[in-house]
Amino acid sequence: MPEKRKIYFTKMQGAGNDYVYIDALGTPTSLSPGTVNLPDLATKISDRHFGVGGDGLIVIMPSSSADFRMRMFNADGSEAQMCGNASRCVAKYLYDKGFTDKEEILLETNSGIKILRLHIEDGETRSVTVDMGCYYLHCKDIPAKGAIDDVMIDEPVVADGREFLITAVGMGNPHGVIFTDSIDDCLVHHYGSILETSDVWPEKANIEFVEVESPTRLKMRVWERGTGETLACGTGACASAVASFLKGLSGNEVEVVLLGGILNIRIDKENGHVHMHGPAEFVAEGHYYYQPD
Ligand SMILES: N[C@@H](CCC[C@H](N)C(=O)O)C(=O)O
Repeated sequence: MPEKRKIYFTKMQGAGNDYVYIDALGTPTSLSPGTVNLPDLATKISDRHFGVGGDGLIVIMPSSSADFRMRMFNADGSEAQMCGNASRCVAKYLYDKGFTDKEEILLETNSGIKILRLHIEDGETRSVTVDMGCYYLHCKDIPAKGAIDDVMIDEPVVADGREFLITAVGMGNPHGVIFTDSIDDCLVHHYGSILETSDVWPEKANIEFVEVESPTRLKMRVWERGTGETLACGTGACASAVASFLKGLSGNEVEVVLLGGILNIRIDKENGHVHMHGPAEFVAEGHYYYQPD
């Protein structure tokens, strides 16, 4: 059995979507990513009983094409392309800990470079707006297997004998948005978990259940690919806002009410860029005794 390793971490949350953050930026307590199996670390450190506990692992690294780079791993160890809530927390981490004095940070992710705009008060990051880039709808890009067309808008998909109308939206990662009159635990846990792994999604998907409360306010719960239900999903809130806007259920600016807080989403009608504004908070810091396999 290899020796246990001491891994320094910071725990952060954005609208209740909590991750364990590890920096690989070259400080004395930094991680050297090449020396660790990151999917294995993600699974173990995210465990809420035997680990630190969280919805997954975020690694903050240097970048050759942007100011910094973020890699994100779900609680099951799978690596995702993008995480909206984590991108805001990374902005706060970098600025508040003095890694940068920029109030606009370019962050490389597995789905391209995102622009993080920090809202600073008294030298501290209070909230962050992220330019999440353009949404996309083509099935081959998401990826999704639309039976009817090249895009999936309200396409019927059956899970455990019940039919759902799903709108597929790419926000760097794949999302299936379902509009409903009321959201309950059975919808999110039972049907969400079945739909995450439906044949419709070659790479699985995040499933959002959305109630339209008014043209400017959506209520949403999410079943996340690789993690299960979380208290918020930034890319999911963006995907829900896009689906709602395209279907004419809401305008291009909405607040999305999640179990863990509120995110404000604005879709730029000119260029399709989606802007997400929301909170980012430090929770705890320490070190974790990692036992590699
Ligand atoms: N919570 C996130 C999304 C995390 C990744 C997702 N589970 C996936 O596998 O695509 C967010 O805030 O966007």
